[in-house]
Amino acid sequence: MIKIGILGGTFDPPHLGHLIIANEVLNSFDLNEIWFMPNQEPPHKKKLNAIKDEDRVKLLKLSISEHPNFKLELIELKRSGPSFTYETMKILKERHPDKQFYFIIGADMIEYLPKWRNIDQLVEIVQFIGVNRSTYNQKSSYPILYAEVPNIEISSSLIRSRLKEGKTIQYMVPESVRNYIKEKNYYGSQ
Ligand SMILES: Nc1ncnc2c1ncn2[C@@H]1O[C@H](COP(=O)(O)OP(=O)(O)OP(=O)(O)O)[C@@H](O)[C@H]1O
Ligand SMILES: O=C(O)c1ccc[n+]([C@@H]2O[C@H](COP(=O)([O-])O)[C@@H](O)[C@H]2O)c1
Repeated sequence: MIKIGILGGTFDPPHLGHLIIANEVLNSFDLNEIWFMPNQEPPHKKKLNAIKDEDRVKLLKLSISEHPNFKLELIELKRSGPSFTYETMKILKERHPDKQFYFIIGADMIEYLPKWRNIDQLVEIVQFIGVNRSTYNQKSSYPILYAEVPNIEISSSLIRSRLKEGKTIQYMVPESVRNYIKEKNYYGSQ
């Protein structure tokens, strides 16, 4: 069976935290690929629309370009409304009967898992892998696997607020992403 890790996210913008957890999980669980899956509307937080969907995709493409096993999955951007993971994973499983899916989440999402749409059915069709994230609790009563990753205190909100304040984001996102954000003046950067 081909083993695929899915990293679902808003990626507004993508940052090194995303890349590091993806790479750690890829190697620790001997997965074949990681698919980065940007959502249309995050079910649990407000969509900011600071940049367009195609801009998030462009930044993601730049972010993953250096890793041969990192791929993009755009299924959720082709569907309108909130991107409920259960709906998405049902379709992906039908499309790829030869693949086993692992859904990667940070500890902030582990805490939120009881509120996910159809969570009891979802844990039957995908294997969750939870990674630690700063102050959040990593333990869950759901059947998830755990990966220990270096604590990365970087978030998309931190990147956005630093750009707004005119602070540098060097070494927090790939250099190509930093240059592109600067060139396009995204998130109030100059
Ligand atoms: N630094 C990090 N450490 C561990 N997990 C992370 C980290 N950053 C993001 N994740 C996980 O990656 C997934 C996608 O995250 P998302 O794209 O929402 O980024 P974010 O940094 O959490 O964004 P925001 O700050 O806007 O809420 C989520 O499961 C999240 O928990
Ligand atoms: O299906 C749900 O109810 C659900 C609730 C919250 C988050 N998710 C998914 O979890 C992933 C991480 O969310 P986010 O918004 O932190 O990027 C992303 O793929 C979301 O669509 C899914």
